[in-house]
Formats: sequence, C-alpha cells, structure tokens
Amino acid sequence: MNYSKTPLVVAIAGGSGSGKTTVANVVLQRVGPQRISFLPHDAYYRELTGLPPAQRALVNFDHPDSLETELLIDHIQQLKNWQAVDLPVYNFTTHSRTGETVRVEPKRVILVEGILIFAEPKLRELFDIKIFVDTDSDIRFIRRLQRDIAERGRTTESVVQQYLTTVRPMHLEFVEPSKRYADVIIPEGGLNAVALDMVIARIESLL
Ligand SMILES: Nc1ncnc2c1ncn2[C@@H]1O[C@H](COP(=O)(O)OP(=O)(O)O)[C@@H](O)[C@H]1O
Ligand SMILES: Nc1ccn([C@@H]2O[C@H](COP(=O)(O)O)[C@@H](O)[C@H]2O)c(=O)n1
Repeated sequence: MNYSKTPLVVAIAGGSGSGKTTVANVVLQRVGPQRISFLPHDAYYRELTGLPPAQRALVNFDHPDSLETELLIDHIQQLKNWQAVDLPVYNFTTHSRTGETVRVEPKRVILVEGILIFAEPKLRELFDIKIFVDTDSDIRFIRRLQRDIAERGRTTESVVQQYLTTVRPMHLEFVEPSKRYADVIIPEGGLNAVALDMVIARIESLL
C-alpha cells in the first residue's frame, strides 16, 4: 500500500430505490473489493432506544437528522489517514443498530453511498467524485415496495404510508435538489454500461 497518497473518495447518491447499491456493487467488482473501503450511509441511522417498537416505524428516516452523519465524517477522515474504522450494523426490521460492528480497513478508494450524502455540505466537501443515480419516482417506488416487503419486514400498507408521509416529501426537499452537486448523473443506474465505463475509467486514472 502506498501510504503517501490520500485515498480517493467516491460518492454515490440518489433517491431510495434508484440503484445506488447496484452501482456501488459494479464499482466494487470492477475496481476490486481489495482496493475499496465501503461506507453505506444507511449504517449510520441513529439509535431509537427511547422509543417503543411500534413508534420507531413512524420516525422520519428520510430527514438528514435521522442519520449520525458526524460519525460518517469521522470515519471518512480516519480512513483518509489510513486508519481502520468500525462500521455499525443496522437492522431495518427493528429500526435499530444490532450492537455489532464490522471492521473496515483503509484502502486506496473510499466508496460512500446514500440518499442524503450530497445534502450535507461538510460531507460533500470530502468527496472527490460525486455520482447521482437518477431514476423516475414510479420505478423507485415499485422497487422499494418489492424490496421492503421481501427484505425489510414491511407490509404494502406500511410502505405506501411511509412513502406518502416522509419518503416522497423529503426526497423533494433534500435529495432531488442535491443532484446539482453531482459531477456525473447516471440514468438507469447499474445497467448503464456507458456511464459506468466512464466512471470506472476516471477512478482508475486517479489511482
Ligand atoms: N437498472 C436497473 N434495472 C432494473 N432493476 C434494477 C436496476 N437497478 C437496480 N435494480 C433493482 O432495484 C432494486 C433497488 O436497487 P438498489 O440498487 O438496491 O437501490 P438503492 O440502493 O438506490 O435503494 C434492487 O432490487 C435492484 O436489483
Ligand atoms: N429504519 C429505517 C431506516 C431507513 N429506512 C429507509 O431507507 C431508505 C434509504 O435506503 P435505500 O437503500 O432505499 O437508499 C430511506 O428512504 C428510509 O426511508 C427505513 O425504511 N427504515
């Protein structure tokens, strides 16, 4: 490892269900997981220890205050200084951290992903390459409905209710306006071979 160079920070933002994780996985596979420290912003959702389980589901998880972004900023700075960090493990079914952590070792590339990562100036200024995955809201909603029922322990009613009360309004207030900060906007996310080739080529040229 060449410790004299500062790691490159690549950030992938976009609405819920836009394909951010899919794009992140393509970058991981093509650049190589051995060269990437991956930090999903989702892992930094705050603990809701004071709230009974039924009320946790009603929290606005799409507002910037719901995430411990200051910890993510600390972790990016530690990785940039070639120090390992302990990533919290989050459980979307119980809306809480499991208490476990996963050790993330410093690598040449730090890959950060999340809906709100371009909405916070202090976070934004740490990024060298900013990618926004842009997908129509009807497609994103259908994907989210399927995923949240299959993987996050939700019902159709709860997904629809959450989408109308918090996901959609916060997307319009915070996520969509943050698109202006992107260096690259990728329509159709993980299946956009041309855009992904260009992003990978740029990362390789900077490494
Ligand atoms: N371009 C695409 N075409 C079809 N399905 C896709 C595409 N990109 C992502 N998906 C699917 O949509 C769902 C949400 O994608 P994901 O990458 O997890 O989105 P995000 O991380 O932005 O919430 C997943 O089931 C994924 O397989
Ligand atoms: N306890 C939680 C925490 C977050 N969410 C939702 O996750 C979405 C972000 O994740 P994506 O993978 O879809 O980008 C966000 O829109 C939150 O509403 C949740 O439902 N429950």
